[in-house]
Amino acid sequence: MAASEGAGQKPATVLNTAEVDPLVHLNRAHAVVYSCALLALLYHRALSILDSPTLPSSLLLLALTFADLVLAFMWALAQAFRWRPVRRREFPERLAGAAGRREEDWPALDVFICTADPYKEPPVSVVNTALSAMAFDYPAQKVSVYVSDDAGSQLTLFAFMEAARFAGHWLPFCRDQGIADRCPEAYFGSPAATGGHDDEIKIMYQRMKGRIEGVLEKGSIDAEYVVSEEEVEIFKKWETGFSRQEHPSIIQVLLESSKDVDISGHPLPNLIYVSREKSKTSPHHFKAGALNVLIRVSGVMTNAPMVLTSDCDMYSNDPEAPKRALCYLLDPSMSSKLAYVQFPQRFRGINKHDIYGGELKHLYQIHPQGMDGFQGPYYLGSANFFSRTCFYYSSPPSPASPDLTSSNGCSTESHNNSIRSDMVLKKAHEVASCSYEKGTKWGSTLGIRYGSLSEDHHTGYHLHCKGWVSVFCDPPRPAFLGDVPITLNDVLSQNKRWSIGLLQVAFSKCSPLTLGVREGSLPMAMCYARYAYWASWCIPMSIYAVLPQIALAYQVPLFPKVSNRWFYLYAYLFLTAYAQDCVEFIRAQGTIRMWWNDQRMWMIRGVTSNLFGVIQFFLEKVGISGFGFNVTSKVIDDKQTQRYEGGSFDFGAESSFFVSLGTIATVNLVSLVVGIARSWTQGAIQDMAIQVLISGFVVVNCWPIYEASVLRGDEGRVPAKVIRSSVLFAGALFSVAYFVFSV
Ligand SMILES: O=c1ccn([C@@H]2O[C@H](COP(=O)(O)OP(=O)(O)O[C@H]3O[C@H](CO)[C@@H](O)[C@H](O)[C@H]3O)[C@@H](O)[C@H]2O)c(=O)[nH]1
Ligand SMILES: [Mn+2]
Repeated sequence: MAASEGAGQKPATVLNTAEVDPLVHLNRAHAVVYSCALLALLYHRALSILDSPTLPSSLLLLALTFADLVLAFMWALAQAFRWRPVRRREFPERLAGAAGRREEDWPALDVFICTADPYKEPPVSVVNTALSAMAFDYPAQKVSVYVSDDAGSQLTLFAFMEAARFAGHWLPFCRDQGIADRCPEAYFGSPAATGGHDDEIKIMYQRMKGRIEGVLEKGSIDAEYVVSEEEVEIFKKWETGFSRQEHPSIIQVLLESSKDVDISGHPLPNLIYVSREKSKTSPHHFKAGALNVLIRVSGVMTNAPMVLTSDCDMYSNDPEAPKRALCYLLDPSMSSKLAYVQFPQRFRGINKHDIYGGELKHLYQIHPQGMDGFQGPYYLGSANFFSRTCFYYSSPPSPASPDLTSSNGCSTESHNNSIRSDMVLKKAHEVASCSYEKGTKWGSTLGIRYGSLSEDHHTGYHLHCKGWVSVFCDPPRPAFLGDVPITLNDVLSQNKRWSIGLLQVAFSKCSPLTLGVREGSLPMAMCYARYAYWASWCIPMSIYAVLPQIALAYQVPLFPKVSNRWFYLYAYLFLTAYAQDCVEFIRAQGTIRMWWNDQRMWMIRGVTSNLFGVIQFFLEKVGISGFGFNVTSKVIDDKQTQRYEGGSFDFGAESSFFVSLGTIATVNLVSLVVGIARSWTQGAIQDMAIQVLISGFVVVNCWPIYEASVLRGDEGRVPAKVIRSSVLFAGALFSVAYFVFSV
């Protein structure tokens, strides 16, 4: 079923192809059968509720039915991802050959790298990300790297001054040696780095790293490190009344392509440090605000048609990535509507069986492929090449002639002034000021959209609604690699932020279920809705994590007996859903163990980050609590890393997430033991079979919690306080249940 996008062109000039997954027919057939099974389930539930002997048992059945409805809703939405998944291939080697695609004609590239906190995001690692992008296999004079520093930290600026010097050595080194790992830290840590010429540059890198880390540790910059008069002047900006929340904008050109050359005389890319103005009285919209400032500042300075957005930890692992993106951006059959080319987010340092499901295969790989069969994948916030046009037009322009001289400041007049010239810098400072956006459409119909902590999802959704398309580009060698959180608490905190951000999309005035269906296509609306309502997993998860178990302990049957025909319906629904998920996971280069861990994290998220996200979201709605963007820590703690690499769960924090998990682990274990003992003595094991299986399944999944509560002595064990609270909550649940069932 190969459907070539470039149909009609000569094969050797086709830049990309797309192929629909050969298994779609199976998926569709399964969807039909499964829907019938779901209807049968609801019918059986209705019967059971009507037949139910007592009030508590009919209430329990109602709750389970509610959980099943949510599961069915999520299942139905997910069918959109399975309807027409597409796999693409691109041919960057053909770029140079074809007429009209000479290297000189390739578009310029602006790279945006955001950082927000030097103590959670070590400047050395931000520098590594920037260097990997500066070293793209792309004409250097066409590349500009912009670093947005939301911490407004002179330590980060210092790190980049160092990086600018090191780049003069690193870029020619990569070019001459044909190195693929262009992130220095990754290269020097890999077996590819071997003696000879490497030693010299390695020493240089380590000295730079030492200086950056030393300065960070000290919290200030030694005079001996500030080499020029110019640099002294720059750092003076930090002297008076400068704080993270309140400071003027600072824009510093560290390298200018037309003037600065590397040690072998080649031009270097532009490198620009940007710390936008901050004031306590203006909302800054977190990363979305930072990106919009970069869009405008770069619009004034270099205005490249192609824009790469990258998180500070996502370094380039394939210097060809921009060329791969070009294979789509230059394709005339899609280019006028193409808003972006999304690469998957991939991660380094994931442990052997990926205990925390850090790869998030569904989010980062399986589902984007599913959406690619329609209008294209959502925006993942990083590893994404945009066509600049999409930031300035709410819908794709026809014809694509940019008219960007509007009052919104997205001036695109190309100027021949140096980016260090006073005129350019003055304009750049202006568009980076807090007041600039007042009365403009930035954040609503222009640039990255505001109003959600998941600005990426929100923005992608708006672009698709307005008719833009996107493409998922997933080459065999990961194009970008980032850091994953390595403690369970960090994983869940990040996830809670996403849950809240996605709820903000779901409950905005343009929710996927209303606007999405009206303005976009039904399948796209379903895909977006599936994520917008992501946090609603908390409903079935929380219900199934305690109710059948407590009912088991008190011997209240809620499901058909093993000998009943309806038993097979339940077995079918559970087993095929799991089997299909497992097959999808393995086809996406997963293993069974990784899949097992992934499904466990799905359940864990349901009763922790999703649940608490929902609670916090509604508390905010009624004005009780607020929320911000809690930046994920990328700092390496040796002990935590050791635990993570050893594959053991890290519960070493007094986190309310863990109280929730501990409570569920206790309830399930107690119910399983008490339930089996009671059913056995009363000869009712047949009636309680499904409930025994559910509790048993949860208990097996909870093994790391029992282990970390009782058997482990390291710092990753469950804190005593968390255990006490969990036991107390579990006790309370059983007491309430005792009251309910005995009255
Ligand atoms: O006020 C802020 C907060 C964050 N960031 C940057 O945003 C990026 C992502 O932050 P991180 O803490 O790493 O969040 P993650 O949850 O790992 O990021 C995912 O989720 C975010 C939305 O919640 C997206 O923006 C990201 O692209 C996506 O990778 C980092 O480079 C930060 O420096 C800012 O620039 N300003
Ligand atoms: Mn991150």
